[in-house]
Amino acid sequence: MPDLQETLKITRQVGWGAAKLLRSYYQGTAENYNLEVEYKQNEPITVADKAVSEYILSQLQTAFGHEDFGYISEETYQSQQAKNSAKLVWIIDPLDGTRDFINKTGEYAIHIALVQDTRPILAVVAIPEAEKLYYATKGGGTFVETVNGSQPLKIAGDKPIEDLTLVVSRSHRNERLEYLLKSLPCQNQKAIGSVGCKVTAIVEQEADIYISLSGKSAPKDWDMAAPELILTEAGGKFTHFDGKYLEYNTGDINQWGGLLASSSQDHEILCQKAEQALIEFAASQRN
Ligand SMILES: Nc1ncnc2c1ncn2[C@@H]1O[C@H](COP(=O)(O)O)[C@@H](OP(=O)(O)O)[C@H]1O
Ligand SMILES: [Mg+2]
Repeated sequence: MPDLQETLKITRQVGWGAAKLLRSYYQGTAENYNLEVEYKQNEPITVADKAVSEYILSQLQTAFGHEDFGYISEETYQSQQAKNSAKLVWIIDPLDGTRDFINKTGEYAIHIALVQDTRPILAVVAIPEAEKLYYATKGGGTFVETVNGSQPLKIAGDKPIEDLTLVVSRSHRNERLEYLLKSLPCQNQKAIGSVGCKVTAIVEQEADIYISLSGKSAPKDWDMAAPELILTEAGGKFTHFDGKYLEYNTGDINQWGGLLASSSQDHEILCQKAEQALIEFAASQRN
């Protein structure tokens, strides 16, 4: 087992380097700038996704090698790839929120997580346009770093359930999710791109709940692993609707089903209401 704080120090440096590189593509100042968009399983990919993936992988592999660590990046992952056999696996999303990156909303993030036996133990989420980097270690709390240094973050959940605000995806929505959201006791909604930006909005207490519901496709390990630890170490909760923890590097990279991330307040009640709404929706489709 590596020294977690030493590992974190290197990962933070890699996160900042990746944020600078990704921003250069966003702002059009990168070398070989040509943001032509390709599609892989209906999800867009640009040269920026690939360049940042190469950068993060080469930096981490130089620092940590291959003997004790495995590596999974959205851009190098082959579909149907088997579970990585290493005990410690880096799970990387070089550009989370590619659609928002292309559409210039500024809501995109970089995720780097270290997973030990299916659960995250270290995480970095960088938000280049905010010039912020969030980091967490298992049991060590969550921090936000800016040019002015690092500060711990702790969520204080103290609002009535009706006043909670949901963050929702701009691009991944369907009829089942709309039905579910309408049936919750809280109706304030904010559309934000990227899972990293949605979850850090909860950590910053600008929102309270994020719900992901798979349809024909599902979000992947790299979308959730780093944001999960950033949220839970700040005092939030992140589970399946049935209360089970998410697991990563299990052999199926998809995160199927309903996932709920919250500021912790009323988490269990919201999970129950979400499950109930899905039962009602299924019944309404049969009638
Ligand atoms: N139902 C779903 N199916 C596939 N991918 C999903 C998904 N919901 C979220 N995601 C992924 O989660 C990221 C953020 O999506 P959104 O901005 O809509 O919340 C995107 O990743 P990438 O941008 O890394 O491809 C997107 O592909
Ligand atoms: Mg992603």
